[in-house]
Amino acid sequence: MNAASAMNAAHFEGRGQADDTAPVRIACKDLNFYYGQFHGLKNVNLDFHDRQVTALIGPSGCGKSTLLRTFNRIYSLYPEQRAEGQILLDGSNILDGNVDLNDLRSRIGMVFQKPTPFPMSIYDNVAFGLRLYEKLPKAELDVRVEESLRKAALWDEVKDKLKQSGMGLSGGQQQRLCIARTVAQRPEVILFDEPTSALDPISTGRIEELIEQLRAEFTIVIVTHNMQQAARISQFTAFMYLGELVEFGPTNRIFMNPVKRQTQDYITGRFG
Ligand SMILES: Nc1ncnc2c1ncn2[C@@H]1O[C@H](COP(=O)(O)OP(=O)(O)OP(=O)(O)O)[C@@H](O)[C@H]1O
Repeated sequence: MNAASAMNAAHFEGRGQADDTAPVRIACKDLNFYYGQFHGLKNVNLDFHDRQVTALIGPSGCGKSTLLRTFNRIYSLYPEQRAEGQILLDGSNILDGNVDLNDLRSRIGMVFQKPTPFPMSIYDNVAFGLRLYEKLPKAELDVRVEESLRKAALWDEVKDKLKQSGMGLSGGQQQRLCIARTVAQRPEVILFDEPTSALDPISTGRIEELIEQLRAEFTIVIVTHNMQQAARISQFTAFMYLGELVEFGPTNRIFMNPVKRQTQDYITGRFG
């Protein structure tokens, strides 16, 4: 092992090994995406395994966020944007016209780059979707809110001020509140779009630890510009370039022994 490999190897300590025998939760089959005339994703074929963290990496504009956003069909809001091919969630194609988008978005939750708490109390932020879709009695709602805040590693910090505004929390706490709001829906998959790029290193570390904990229960896909972060927290990595999937595999293999020249160049900082 050379020095660079040894350095890379250090990043993988403490992180679970990739399990490619885990069931496939999301499968992209010949996925193409268009912004009007612009061909944003080109024939992407990619599987996401259950209870594994998959990182999407690649230079700016390569299509990472575009791919992530196809999974909960956010693009459906924009008439000129369209996806072709198949995205199978537990075997059913979510690109079918008759898919219930509210149901899809409760099964596939999303956490954005900038924390986006609603202008309401901490409790109400977490209860928001539950009130909308589940109509739980108050006692059950309390249990779900506490459970979600615990899973987001925020309960101890907010349990005495649940009625205070979510906007009054620090950036890192706001991001964990958004994670609690997502977890409250009991999704199968959580999408993270650069969830720590607006946070300081300590808050970033907490979110990374949290993602590792959430993996016990959820399938996770994360877009990140930070290659050390991808190496630290993911079991699988997909490298994209110009709308194409260039290389996919277990994170340690992609970082220590990339097969494709473009992947090598990117992870060694020669471009991007
Ligand atoms: N609304 C849009 N209309 C037209 N083109 C778009 C739109 N959004 C993104 N694109 C284009 O699609 C391509 C992929 O963009 P995308 O945001 O998915 O890249 P990315 O890899 O996530 O980039 P970054 O790392 O900078 O966030 C880029 O060329 C971008 O300019």
